[in-house]
Amino acid sequence: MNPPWPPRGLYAITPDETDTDRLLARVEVILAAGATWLQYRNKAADGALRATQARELLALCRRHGVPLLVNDDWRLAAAIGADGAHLGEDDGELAAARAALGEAAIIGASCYDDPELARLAAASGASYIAFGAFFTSPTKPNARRATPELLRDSAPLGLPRVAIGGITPDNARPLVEAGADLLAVISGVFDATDPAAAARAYLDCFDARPAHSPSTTDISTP
Ligand SMILES: Cc1ncc(COP(=O)(O)OP(=O)(O)O)c(N)n1
Ligand SMILES: Cc1nc(C(=O)O)sc1CCOP(=O)(O)O
Ligand SMILES: [Mg+2]
Repeated sequence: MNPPWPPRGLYAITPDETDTDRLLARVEVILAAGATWLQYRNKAADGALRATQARELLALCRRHGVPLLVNDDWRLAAAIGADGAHLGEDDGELAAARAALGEAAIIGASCYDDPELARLAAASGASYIAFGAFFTSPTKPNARRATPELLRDSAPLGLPRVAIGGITPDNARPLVEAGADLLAVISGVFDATDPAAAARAYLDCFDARPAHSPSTTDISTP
């Protein structure tokens, strides 16, 4: 029996780091500080390097009891036995990913600023829905912009809601108050002067909220 993966907290996403030892060292600090989930995202690596880094990160995540999701590439997630995948609008069919990864996998869907995409993702078997960008993102400056109402209004879908895009410890709290279950962050944590302190500051944003909103249940793997 694998542990349940709590859908509440800091969802750290890796930066485009091609030095694998450095990537692992940077991620280790953030997992040790209590990051809740990790997504492997690397737009600068080729396929071979991505496979190597994903495998190494999976071992690291296992040591910390944190689920690893692979961005863009559900086939890589399946090949290494990762806990899930994150799919955007150009990343293939969610149903195909679900069929390959199984019912227990965490499969997330980008919904940008579009409630209809969220509805479709839920109907297609997504494990969570992600909205963004809530603020100007240093990583993706041209990302579509989302508003907190999307988080509030999508509560009836009954899935964990992820907020992404330019989120810092200073601007995160209203998103949690609007219903964000997970704060997905790259630069705010990996580019921080003190990444461990930044990770803890994101987690502090959840203090005032009950562990589970009425519409959200744990995602568990059998
Ligand atoms: C949690 C989370 N939300 C959104 C994204 C963005 O996915 P996508 O639109 O496919 O863009 P890229 O990340 O592939 O550039 C994400 N990765 N994670
Ligand atoms: C990968 C990604 N997707 C976004 C979306 O809006 O869908 S914003 C984004 C970048 C997130 O990085 P940072 O925390 O540095 O802003
Ligand atoms: Mg993508």
